[in-house]
Amino acid sequence: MTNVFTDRLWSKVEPIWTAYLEHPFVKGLGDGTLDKEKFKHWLKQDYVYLIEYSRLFALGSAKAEDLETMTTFAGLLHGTLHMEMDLHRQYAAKFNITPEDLEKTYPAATTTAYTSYMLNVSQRGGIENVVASVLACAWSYNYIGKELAKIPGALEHEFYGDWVTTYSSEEFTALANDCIQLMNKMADDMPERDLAVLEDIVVKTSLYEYMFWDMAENKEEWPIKL
Ligand SMILES: Cc1ncc(C[n+]2csc(CCO)c2C)c(N)n1
Repeated sequence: MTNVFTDRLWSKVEPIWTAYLEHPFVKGLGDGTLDKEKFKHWLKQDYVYLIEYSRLFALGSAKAEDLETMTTFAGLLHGTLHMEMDLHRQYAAKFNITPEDLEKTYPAATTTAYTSYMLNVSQRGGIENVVASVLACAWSYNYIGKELAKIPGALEHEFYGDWVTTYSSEEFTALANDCIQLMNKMADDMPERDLAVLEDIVVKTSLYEYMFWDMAENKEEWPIKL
């Protein structure tokens, strides 16, 4: 296919996504120097992020207008709850954190803002808003995973190797590609006015992704501790 919608999206988000690769947290994952306490903060926040995110896949399945789309969303939901969150549970075990404790994590400001934004636009709009909301998350982690996998030793690192291996894996590439294909299917024949709305969702979620890396790097929660 030539000139698919996700090519246009890529040209728009490329400066944001290349900034992820320059982010100290992501660089630390790639060269193995990332502080474990920062990683633990990401792990806990990401777990509760993924719980909310899973609702988006469930919503996508509910809003689907054909069985194929419903099945794709159900597969993405299963992949998140079982494959991706298993990675988090395995890392948590290394920190002696139980799955129950992970689940009890109090969402930080950025986690709350990001998941609330995605759930809001997805509930307000049709299935295309759900696809636009989930796209940057699934696609950008696979992009980061594959870029980090090129760094010598990143895949074999004793602690962060599993992270790089998981997000660069064929399974996660397939999940990201499912989201990319869904987006192109939805965008087909859509008027420019509607495409611009979807583009804005993908830009905003890409910016939220950057803020999520920042939140982990700075171990941010809320401005006032209670
Ligand atoms: C903040 C944040 N953004 C994106 C992902 C990655 N991700 C979310 S859903 C999905 C698809 C399959 O589970 C992937 C790869 C994450 N973990 N945390």
